[in-house]
This record gives sequence, C-alpha cells and structure tokens, in this order.
Amino acid sequence: MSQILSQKIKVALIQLNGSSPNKLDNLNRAAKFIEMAMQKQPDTKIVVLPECFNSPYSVTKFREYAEVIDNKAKSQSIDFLSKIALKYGIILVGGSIPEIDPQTNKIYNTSPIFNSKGDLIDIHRKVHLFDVDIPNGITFKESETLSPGNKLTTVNTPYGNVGIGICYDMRFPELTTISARKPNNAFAMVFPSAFNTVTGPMHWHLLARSRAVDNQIYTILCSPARNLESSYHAYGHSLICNPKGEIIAEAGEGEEIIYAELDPEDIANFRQAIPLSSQRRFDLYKDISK
Ligand SMILES: O=C(O)CCC(=O)C(=O)O
Repeated sequence: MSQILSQKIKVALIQLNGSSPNKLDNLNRAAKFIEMAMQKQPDTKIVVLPECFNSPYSVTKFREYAEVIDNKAKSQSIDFLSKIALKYGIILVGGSIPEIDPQTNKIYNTSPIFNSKGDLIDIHRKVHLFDVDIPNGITFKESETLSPGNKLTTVNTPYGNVGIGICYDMRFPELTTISARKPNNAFAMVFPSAFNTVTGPMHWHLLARSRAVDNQIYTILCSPARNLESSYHAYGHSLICNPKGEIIAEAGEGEEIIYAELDPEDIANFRQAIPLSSQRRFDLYKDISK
C-alpha cells in the first residue's frame, strides 16, 4: 500500500490569544509561543496558528488590518512568518490574516503556508464565508467586507500533501474530500479556525471527527484562545483527530500549545480495515453538483 504520509511526524497547534488591536503585539506573541513549542518539542515538523491571529476577528476591522500578500515585497506578517519558518525549519500554516488585493481592492481571509526554508508555498483564501444568523445565538456576516476565495488548496510537504481550509470551510465536506482523494492524496486537512461559544459546543468536535472519518485522514483544527474582553468569544479546544475519528490531542479554552504525532500506520491500518476508497460508488454520485 503506498503511504500518503512518508514518516511519523509531530505537529504543534498554537492556541493563541491574538486578538489584541496591536498587530505587532499579536505577531510577537505568535513568535514567542512558536519558540516555546520548538524548545519543548524540537522534533516538531508542522506548526499551525489560528484564524485571524494577527487582528481582531471582526467584519469592521478586516480592511484596517489587511495586507498585500506578495512574496517578493513581503508584507509585515508574511515577512515575520517566513523568518519564523526558516529559523526553526518547520512547515508553518500561518493561521489566517486579512489580505487586500491591490488590483481589485477586495479583502480576503487568507492562510499563508510556508516551507522550512521560509518560502511562501501557497495561500488559501477562505472559500466559504461565515454568514450566519442563529436566533438567540450569533449573527455574523463576513461577506459584508470579505470576498470568497476561488480555489481549493492542497500543499506539498516533504512528508506528503496537506489540505488547507479556514474554519467555516470545514462545514463543506467536498472541500476536504477533494484534498483527501486522488490526485491530491492529502494525509491531513488543516483548518485555522475560530469557532465561537454558540456553534463550538454544537459542532466543533462533530465536524472534526466527521471530516476525519469520511476521508480516513487526520484533521487538525487550531483555534484562538477564548478572550472574554474581545468582541468575539472564540471556542478554543484546538484539536487533532486521527483517521479513525478519535481526538488524540485537545486544548482547553486558554492559551496553550498542543502536540500530536501523526503515524502513517494509523492511516494505512484503518483504511485496510474499512476500505472506503475502493467501495465508493461514483457511478451513483455523478449528479451531486446539480
Ligand atoms: O461554522 C461555524 O460555526 C463557525 C465558523 C467561523 O467562526 C468562521 O468561519 O470563522
């Protein structure tokens, strides 16, 4: 059986309280926590930050914090993250940051991904915007200021391929399935996220476990820490779920670093025991996009 994950690897999730109005403070805090993570477990290969880790998570703030993402003339946050990835020789999924496209003036919620040399290898612009209205719960409308991305993202790493989505993207199973199946063959789906205290208790664990079990891959969800002084109360509970649907590491609500080892044997064994991929009936699913 060909292995979609080439070796055991350790990942670290940084559950950061990054919603201060001061961007530089947020970046410095991320750097401090990544340093702590790497000092504690230096064999870590992939590090993940939360959604909107360098800015408040607020539709009225995205434009103010937005940066042009250009690999040559690096923006403040891109330059910062690139140096961290290089310093520790890690794959860094740099959470997400508000991005502005200077050509169109559109704003995106964008995850930048770096290789161990500090190169920006891809960006994922959140494809499904978080527009919800839950009575007595939460009303949020990212589309008031954000535009949706128009591509799905799977990145190559030396260990295999990794799919990237941002938060609400995890509610759309097709996005993960496209990363997990041929030709992408991702071994994990990483979601920088920021669920809240209404939808977190309802669906956070369920969605992580569902996407993992549907596709027999790891799912990796990294949230900000809960900060009751900010306008948006993040759920916390960053977690890593294995291909069997078991949560193998989970944070609480405060600032915390969690780690887990991803094991190719876990993927192979579970796929052998329950061989979903050869049992699928694509002859019957043809009309799904209608
Ligand atoms: O899907 C949810 O319940 C939360 C999504 C969210 O907070 C986001 O997309 O930022």
